Amino acid sequence: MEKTPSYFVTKETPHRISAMSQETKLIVVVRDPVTRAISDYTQTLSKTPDLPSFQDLAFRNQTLGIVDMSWNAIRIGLYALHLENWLRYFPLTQIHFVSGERLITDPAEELSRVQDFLGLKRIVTDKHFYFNRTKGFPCLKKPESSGSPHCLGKSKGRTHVQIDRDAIEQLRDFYRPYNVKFYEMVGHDFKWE
Ligand SMILES: Nc1ncnc2c1ncn2[C@@H]1O[C@H](COP(=O)(O)OS(=O)(=O)O)[C@@H](OP(=O)(O)O)[C@H]1O
Repeated sequence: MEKTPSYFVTKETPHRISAMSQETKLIVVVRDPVTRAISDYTQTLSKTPDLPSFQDLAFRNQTLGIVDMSWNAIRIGLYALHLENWLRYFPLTQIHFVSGERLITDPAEELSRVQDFLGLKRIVTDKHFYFNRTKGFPCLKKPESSGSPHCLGKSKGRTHVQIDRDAIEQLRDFYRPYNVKFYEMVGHDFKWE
């Protein structure tokens, strides 16, 4: 499997994929864009420790609440804008949005929806998952490959960098209209507040 958020936000990707096959079914995992941005920053910081602070990157002017939309960690979360580009090439019925939050709290239910979307039998169910307290995330009871329980690696589910409440509120205000537009476009309220 090959997956990256870059596909969703790269302008040329929908055209390229539709040129391969217009029947392609597309799956996009979306989560609260504010948490997503912090997660993105946390991941980059782990590879580049002398990175400027999150606030320095996220705002062009924090006092005035001006967000830097060109910073990738911010730009990726503008889901409505990216979806508009995809809808020029694919009907909404061919795109399935997985809730990143529910993928953690109820992975079996989210995967039922994915299996239904793909027209597959519901083979993956809650029998396949358990909640690993040490990891703090659901893990597979018995993956096909090994037969022993398996959690995702250390780079998935990291403790996020602490960001002050004001910055978070400013980002929530910034994303709200884009989130509302996204909910309207997909006909589902992801309740990111
Ligand atoms: N079961 C399980 N275990 C661990 N992590 C889980 C799980 N399910 C979902 N997640 C969330 O997945 C986030 C990383 O997603 P991705 O690997 O798709 O991100 S990316 O491709 O690197 O952008 C990762 O983000 P962070 O928590 O910010 O690290 C997790 O929140």
